[in-house]
Order: sequence, then structure tokens, then C-alpha cells
Amino acid sequence: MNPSCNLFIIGPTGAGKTTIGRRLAEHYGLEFLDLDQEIEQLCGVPVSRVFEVEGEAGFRARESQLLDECSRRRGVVLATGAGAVLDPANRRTLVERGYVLWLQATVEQQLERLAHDQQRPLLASGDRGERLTAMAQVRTPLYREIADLAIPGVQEHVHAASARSILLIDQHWQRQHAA
Ligand SMILES: Nc1ncnc2c1ncn2[C@@H]1O[C@H](COP(=O)(O)OP(=O)(O)O)[C@@H](O)[C@H]1O
Ligand SMILES: O=C(O)C1=C[C@@H](OP(=O)(O)O)[C@@H](O)[C@H](O)C1
Ligand SMILES: [Mg+2]
Repeated sequence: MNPSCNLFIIGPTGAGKTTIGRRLAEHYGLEFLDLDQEIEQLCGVPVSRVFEVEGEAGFRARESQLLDECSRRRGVVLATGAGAVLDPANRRTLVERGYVLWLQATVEQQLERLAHDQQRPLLASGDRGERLTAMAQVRTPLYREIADLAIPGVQEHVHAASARSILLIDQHWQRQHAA
């Protein structure tokens, strides 16, 4: 991977954007940034508190602002939040400023991985399976629209998922440069 290139990670909540993104950054010698963590640093409170105080609209405005700032850097792996693709301007930013990697996950995988997680405000109430299914209906076409490469969600450990992602990225990268 070209060290001046940015790698942007998109995909549904619980797909592993934060966890695997960090490992990809280590592997490629790039800096790791997580959009939610950038928002938490700026606001000094967890994302769930930003939703409580400013509502989803307030959170989205901060997300767009920080996406613009982070994506101007070079040589970063940036894990986005699952809803960052909802804004057309964010989608343009991602396409124009880096290589977009879509980590996929089924609703069953999401439910299992997030079973004990209370940090995702959009999953705090209601039936989680229904909410995740409804989110997927809206967001999957948007992920598809901007992804350079999709990594299928497979039942495996984080370590294996990271190694498989690296293999697929390298193959895709080599094909692009051979062409
Ligand atoms: N490919 C994977 N296989 C198994 N567990 C995973 C995988 N990716 C992530 N996880 C686990 O799922 C949880 C959510 O992962 P996270 O990286 O926060 O997802 P995201 O940032 O996409 O919402 C974490 O506990 C993480 O260890
Ligand atoms: O689905 C969403 O819109 C959100 C996903 C979260 O990130 P993850 O994808 O890391 O869970 C976080 O940005 C916020 O809670 C909103
Ligand atoms: Mg995350």
C-alpha cells in the first residue's frame, strides 16, 4: 500500500471498522484514526452523550466536520461510523480522498458481537434486529456506491479477519497497478 494513500473504512456497526482498522494501520505503517474517537476527543464526552445533548443532527454535523478534517491528512487509516455515508457530501469526500474499504457483516454477526455493548446510541432502545435490518436497507446501497473493495463478513476471529482483509487489499492493489 502506498504510504501517502488514505484508507477509509466503511460498513455497518459491529463490522469491525475500529478493531480491524487499527490492525490494518499497524500492518501498513499508517496512522490510525477513528471518527467516533475524534468526536469524543473534541467534545470531551462519549458519543452516546453527544446524541443525548445535541441529538442525532448535532452528532452528524460534528461527524461531517471531523471527516472533512481527518480526510485532508495523508497516510491515515480512518475508521468511520456506520452512518457517516448517509450524507452525500461525506460520500464524495471519501471517494475523492482515499481508497474506500467496505467491511461487511450480517445482522446475525452484528447482534452477536454487540450483545453486551451499550455504547451505540442508535441501538439503545427497541428491537435491535429490526433496527439493524432497517439500517442495512438504507445504508447497504450507499456502502456499495462508494466502496473500492468489499470484504465479506465471515465467521472468524478478529486476527483471521484482519489477515484476510490484508490479503484481499494486497490482491486488489496489485491488480490495479498491473492494469
Ligand atoms: N471480524 C470479526 N470477527 C469477530 N469479532 C469481531 C470482528 N470484527 C469486530 N469484532 C468484534 O466486534 C465488536 C465490535 O467491533 P468494532 O470494531 O467496534 O466495530 P465497528 O467499529 O465496525 O462498529 C468488538 O468487540 C470486536 O472485537
Ligand atoms: O450507525 C450509526 O449511525 C452510528 C454508528 C457508530 O459507529 P460504529 O459504526 O463504530 O458503531 C457511531 O458513529 C454512532 O453511534 C452512530
Ligand atoms: Mg467503530
